[in-house]
Amino acid sequence: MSALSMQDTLPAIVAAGLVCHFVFNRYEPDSPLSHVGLLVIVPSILTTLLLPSASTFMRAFGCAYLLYYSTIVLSVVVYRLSPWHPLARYPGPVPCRISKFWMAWVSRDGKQHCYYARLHQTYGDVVRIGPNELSMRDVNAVSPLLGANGLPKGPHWDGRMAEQSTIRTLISVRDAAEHSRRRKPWNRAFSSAALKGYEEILGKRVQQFVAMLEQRTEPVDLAELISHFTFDFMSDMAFGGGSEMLRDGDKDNTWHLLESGLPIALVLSHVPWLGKYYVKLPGIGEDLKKFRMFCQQRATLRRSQGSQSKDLFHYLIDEAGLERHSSPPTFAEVASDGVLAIVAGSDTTATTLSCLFWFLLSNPQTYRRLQAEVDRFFPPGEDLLSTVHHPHMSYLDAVMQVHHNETLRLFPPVLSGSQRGTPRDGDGMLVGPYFLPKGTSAFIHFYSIHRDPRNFSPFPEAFWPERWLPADQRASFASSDSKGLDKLPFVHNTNAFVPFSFGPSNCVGKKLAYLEMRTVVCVMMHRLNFSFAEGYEQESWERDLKDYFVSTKGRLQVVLSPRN
Ligand code: HEM
Repeated sequence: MSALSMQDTLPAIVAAGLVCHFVFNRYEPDSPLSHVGLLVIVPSILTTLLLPSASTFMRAFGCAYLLYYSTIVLSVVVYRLSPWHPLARYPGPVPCRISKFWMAWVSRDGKQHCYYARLHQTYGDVVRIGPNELSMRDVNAVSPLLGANGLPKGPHWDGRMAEQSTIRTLISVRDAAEHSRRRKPWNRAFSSAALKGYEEILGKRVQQFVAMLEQRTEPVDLAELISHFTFDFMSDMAFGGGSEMLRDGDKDNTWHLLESGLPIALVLSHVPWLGKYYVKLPGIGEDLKKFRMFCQQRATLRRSQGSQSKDLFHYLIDEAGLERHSSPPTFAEVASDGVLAIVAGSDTTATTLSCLFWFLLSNPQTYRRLQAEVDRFFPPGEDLLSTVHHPHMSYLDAVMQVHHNETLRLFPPVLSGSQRGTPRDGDGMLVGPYFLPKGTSAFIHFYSIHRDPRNFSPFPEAFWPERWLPADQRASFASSDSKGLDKLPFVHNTNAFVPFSFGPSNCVGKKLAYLEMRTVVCVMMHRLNFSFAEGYEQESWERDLKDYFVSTKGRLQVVLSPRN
């Protein structure tokens, strides 16, 4: 058989490149073995075909690899920008349509929520933010995407949680049936009866927190201290204790370690297949592993001690044996979900509480009104921790709720929403007015939908808690900078308020979050006065708030003084 000439071989390399693109596009192989096969072994074989007609091995090697890879890249780019791509009808910037590496790059500074918001302003309600991904700002898509008949969790969890190949935490379970099995004990853990049982655990931490604040005479970073409070409380809930940040500070650097892992987790969520390689790098994820190990030990201890009180662990491990005859959660699942409880439950409430205090201190009139309300309903001698009065205090409840809601509207801790995805082997799905072909990911962009004047008007970008009150109370609350308010069209679409997401996979801890935030704010406002520390740059707060799926925050320098 005569050797192949250069002219014969080059088209074969191009053809092989096109086939490789086809295989990636059709089957999305993500195992390292298939990557090696398609991206190393195939071009190596092509190199040997070229050898007889190339003068040196290096020439044959360079030519085969260059042509093979150029064909793949060109074919991918042309296809993704072409009118034949299934998402071609949706507008979006060229780099987004070509590769998710673009979003991985854009999001590295923690400002992806602002980038998405700008894209929506330019391109409209649905934007193609990846080759196979859409961001949505349309209230009509909320229920179809996230609701009972909506889509399961999307592939970004495969990258974020790449190290959890066997046991996944609830939030990252992509199979709908498995998710619903895992969610059962969580739902029970946040029933009204269960919540009542948590008040004592919460009360102790609130007392400790506020007593500690009362001792602080120098300016403090309130955001950091709030984080310590929420972390200790969630550790009590998840594993019956084990964290004493309020007492000792973050001496093991745990909070910092958890936050420092967020930027890379976000990058991996944009390019999930990279996660498989990232976790194999030596030394990677050691801190997180240590934290998980610590939680595992706490879970083992907590299980051996049995139920001291009906905390979250009690329900997650099903100590009452209610799931005995069906499919009780395994210990590994419970330990993993305990980690989730601490991470998901402490970070989000800490961000909301810190943002609330920033808003209150930036709006002194609102601050005074809220404090007056708290004083009115909690006269001297009243048990500040008691929630028994809450149902009868509709006004206080409304006021507390509206402040939290307005904070969550402007700064939802999960700023860019939680991804969903159509299965790769289905027919695609209609999401409201939009068709999502198979293998498409999508999310509702919380930050944009919450600030859309079609949903909240007037002042969609301003902190105006009164918008949540009934019309008669709203008028009496109208502040001086909202003169002529009654003449402005009022829009208040609560269907577009989704900081806890929506549907069967929404935030299961929502009721606990409100209980915790309401209780601690009441006690803080009652017992202390707050003001910005001298020299604190107020604008830095918004600037330093970063979107890494959950948010990280900067410093909130505050001076505290006990009230008599
Ligand atoms: C202001 C406070 C909070 C906010 C804004 C918030 C927001 C969210 C969001 C947006 C999700 C994603 C839901 C989805 O994928 O559609 C979520 C999930 C979750 N949150 Fe929260 N959260 C908060 C507090 C808490 C607390 C206190 C807990 C207590 C343990 C908690 C536990 C969870 C869990 C377990 C999930 C996973 C739910 C699932 O996949 O079924 N969260 N949260």
